[in-house]
Amino acid sequence: MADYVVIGGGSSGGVVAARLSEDPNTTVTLLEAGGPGNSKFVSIPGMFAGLIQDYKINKLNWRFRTAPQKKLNNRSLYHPRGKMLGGSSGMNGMVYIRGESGDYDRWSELGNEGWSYDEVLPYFRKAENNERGADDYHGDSGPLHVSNGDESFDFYSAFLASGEKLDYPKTADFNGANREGLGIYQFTTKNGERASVKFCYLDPIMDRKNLDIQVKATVRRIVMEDGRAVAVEYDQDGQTKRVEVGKEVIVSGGAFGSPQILMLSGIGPRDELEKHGITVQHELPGVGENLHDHPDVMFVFKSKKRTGISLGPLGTLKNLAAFYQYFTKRKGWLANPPTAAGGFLRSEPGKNNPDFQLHMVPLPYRNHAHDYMSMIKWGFTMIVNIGHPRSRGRLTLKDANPGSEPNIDLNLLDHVDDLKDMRNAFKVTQEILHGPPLKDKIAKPLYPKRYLDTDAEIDDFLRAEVNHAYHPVGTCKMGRDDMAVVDARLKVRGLANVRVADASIMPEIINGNTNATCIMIGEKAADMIKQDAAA
Ligand SMILES: Cc1cc2nc3c(=O)[nH]c(=O)nc-3n(C[C@H](O)[C@H](O)[C@H](O)COP(=O)(O)OP(=O)(O)OC[C@H]3O[C@@H](n4cnc5c(N)ncnc54)[C@H](O)[C@@H]3O)c2cc1C
Repeated sequence: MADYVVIGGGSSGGVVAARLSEDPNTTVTLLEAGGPGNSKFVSIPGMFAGLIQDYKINKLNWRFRTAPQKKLNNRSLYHPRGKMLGGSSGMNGMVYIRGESGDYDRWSELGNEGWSYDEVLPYFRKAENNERGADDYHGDSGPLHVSNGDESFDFYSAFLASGEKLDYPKTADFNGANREGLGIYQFTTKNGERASVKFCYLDPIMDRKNLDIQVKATVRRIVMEDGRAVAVEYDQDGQTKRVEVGKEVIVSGGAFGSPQILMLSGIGPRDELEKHGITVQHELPGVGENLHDHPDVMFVFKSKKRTGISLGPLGTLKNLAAFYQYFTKRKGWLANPPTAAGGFLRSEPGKNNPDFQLHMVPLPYRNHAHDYMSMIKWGFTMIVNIGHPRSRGRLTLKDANPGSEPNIDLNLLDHVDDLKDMRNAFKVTQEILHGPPLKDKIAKPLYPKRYLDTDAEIDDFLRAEVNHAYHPVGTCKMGRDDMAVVDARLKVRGLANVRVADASIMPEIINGNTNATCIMIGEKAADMIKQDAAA
């Protein structure tokens, strides 16, 4: 028996478990399907490309695949997610971004009391330990380490200079008062190591007597009786086990895991549950709906000089030296996430806010680092994604087996305005990349193979190359309408003691990378649970 059972030890669930167990009189069980996540692939920031590889031996990764995307030439997309303590914070690109203030104000306008920017900012600050120190926007005494990006690759400075020539401002802090412009990101790292939720929140408290962390524990279902969660069943070491619930269950399986777990527990759309022979415990039509992600596209260039990172023969020799440098001094490119330059710009002058994001990678990299022929060259990649896509997909069950992968349909670029915004964002970015001084570093474009002049050419390229930005959200959305799954206190609507806390509760995706927001959601969820227990 545990007072609280948290399902999923990722960016949100790890935070919820850590905060709830601060009270020694409260017992918490955390069930995580993956292992402890102690691998060097996780802790070394530069190993990101290795971590997301789609090989069976990669046990740190769920290695999902989407349904064929009908607006993307019916391509099925690879979707890596972290399967370990720390969840996707143990696998992500570590860019520290919160989104724009209007994103949270919009959540509040949708009827979600307590989620405006002013109300969530204290949780971002509470979580944060920023090496730049505290100010109105930042914290310096939370568990989550945030460090400055390494700007040393020459592609970065050339890109920022090309942007300046076109009057794009430089931005010193993308999480401060004004995020518009180009600059160098901050990252969730500390002293050359990844600062995942496991590293920051769970490692320091592993010896708490009131916190029971079970790894390789895949939840089968929440056992419901009369609208109350009474236990959670999970598979571990070849056996089905059960933990009784004293007070509440918090589902934090991520945007794919959480709706799947709810449906397997009989909570979801009636038709979908009955189709798979699952007894309906509580009908909720919105479970699995509203799935969305940022669509992104990559420009890939071969450079004139051998700078940056390469997996070719000379690059491999340099990389061996980089490993030596890393293990002896925690320095060099492996000590830093290789996506330091980027920013937020407007796809058209008429946009109210910057509406697309850029990430530069000093490696000719594409297709989730599976295009090895690009990576043996020298060069760089520019990733472009729009911030507020309108396309919506859905997650459904393949069958009633908890071990089965769900059907994931992101439905990218389904909405005609998403294609338009991507096209315009592509054009703005193309201008920067083909302008001086960056263009003087380029030997030739690899993807696309030349400057694209017409809308038709750009649209063809987008349909052939657009992918997702690893930011799925929205499948258990917070709100008040009929399709909402949780209320503003993250309680599953109509149930006494089940909450959801993770990326799935976002009613609309934020404009930016999603990890910091998931951590904020974990912080706020834990606070609300404590308040409700004390009331
Ligand atoms: C490759 C990649 C790159 C990214 N880059 C960035 C970036 O640079 N910056 C950024 O801000 N964001 C980035 N993100 C996104 C960000 O990391 C995620 O949005 C965030 O981690 C999601 O948090 P979550 O708590 O919703 O889910 P997760 O952190 O994914 O946690 C869900 C947890 O639940 C567990 N789980 C699922 N099902 C079960 C079950 N049945 N039983 C038990 N446990 C279960 C999973 O194993 C996992 O540990 C990236 C993500 C990926 C995958």
